[in-house]
Amino acid sequence: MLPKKALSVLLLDNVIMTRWENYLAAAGKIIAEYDGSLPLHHFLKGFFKQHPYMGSRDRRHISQLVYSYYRLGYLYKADKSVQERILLGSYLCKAEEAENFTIEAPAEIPFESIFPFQNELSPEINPLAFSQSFLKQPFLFIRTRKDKQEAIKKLLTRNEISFDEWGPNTLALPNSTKIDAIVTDKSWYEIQDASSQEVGNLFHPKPGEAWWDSCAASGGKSILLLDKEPKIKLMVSDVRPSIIANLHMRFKEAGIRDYTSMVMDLTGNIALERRFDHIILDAPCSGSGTWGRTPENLSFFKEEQIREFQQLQQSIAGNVVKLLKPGGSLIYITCSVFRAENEEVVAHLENTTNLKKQEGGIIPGYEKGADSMFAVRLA
Ligand SMILES: C[S@@+](CC[C@H](N)C(=O)[O-])C[C@H]1O[C@@H](n2cnc3c(N)ncnc32)[C@H](O)[C@@H]1O
Repeated sequence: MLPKKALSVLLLDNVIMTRWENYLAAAGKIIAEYDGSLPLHHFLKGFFKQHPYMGSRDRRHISQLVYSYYRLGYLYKADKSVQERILLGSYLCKAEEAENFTIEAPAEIPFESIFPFQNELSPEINPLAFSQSFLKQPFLFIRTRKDKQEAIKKLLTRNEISFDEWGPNTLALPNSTKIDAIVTDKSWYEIQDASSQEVGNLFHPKPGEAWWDSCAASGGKSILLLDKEPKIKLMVSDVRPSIIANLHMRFKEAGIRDYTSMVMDLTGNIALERRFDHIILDAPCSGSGTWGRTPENLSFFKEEQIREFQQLQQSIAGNVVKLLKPGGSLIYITCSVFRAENEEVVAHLENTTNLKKQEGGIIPGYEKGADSMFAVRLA
């Protein structure tokens, strides 16, 4: 194995390069090899495993260069080289790496072209502000529980972690914060994006009501719901058995025991006698409102996938509403910014069932460093 120090003068292809030229070359190599089939952070992990002589500082700078490149989305995709775009991305993202290169930025930048699917956006989204938001990594958010916000703030201060208080239960932290090492009691908080927390404004639970979180994943929305009203009868389900196993663990850590769970595919006929007062459908979606966290999606997502998600959402929504009690409500949620997955699915439900939109819409996070979501309550 090469000593770590060697990297500062070593070489990708036997050409003597400075440390920063080396980083740039390594970033270019990663971009050339990456095909989008894995999340970028997994791919980077694998790449660095194959290049063990790169130390933690090297890995951090190279990763930042790669992420800055993907944050540019389609900006100058046809006009500039990969290397030019890595550097321009670093400059526009105000990344510390940019200080080590001479970078010439164009005087007028067409920021709208960062996000290539402008015509598909929900009407409530501001296209320019949304595009520009990709240049900044969103915050890490926690939702504090059990009146522990003050105690958590003290721990963060003691550990010299900067934070912003967004509400009585919401703290925004730098994205790299290792919160589990600072707050060791897992029942004090949940990691949950600020917009996802806002979805809870559409939950109006009353004691004794039957609620179904139909696409529960590891149960983020369910925990939010139970924190509002623990005395409901909750059922959770998801198509993936592994994610329901995660949910059991997360509920245990959160101190939640009283619920039922099922594994089911909601695209088929749902053989269930029970009926529910309220159903949460946090539908599988493009996730486009969260791509500020995974900007590689800007480059690899295909526009035709939007219609595929819409069909899946309409199929699932049409099936779950059959299990609503008369007078019940459906809370339809996505973390997408696409009209086809949002307003058009709500319109489809209004046209095919007796349900009508009562409240909700886009929850914009893009100007604040949070995800963007869509949540509507129909009854
Ligand atoms: C957006 S995630 C839900 C997030 C979750 N509610 C939360 O707050 O963390 C969508 C979930 O839908 C599930 N899903 C996808 N296709 C499904 C299907 N055909 N039937 C049931 N669940 C499905 C996925 O496994 C995924 O966990």
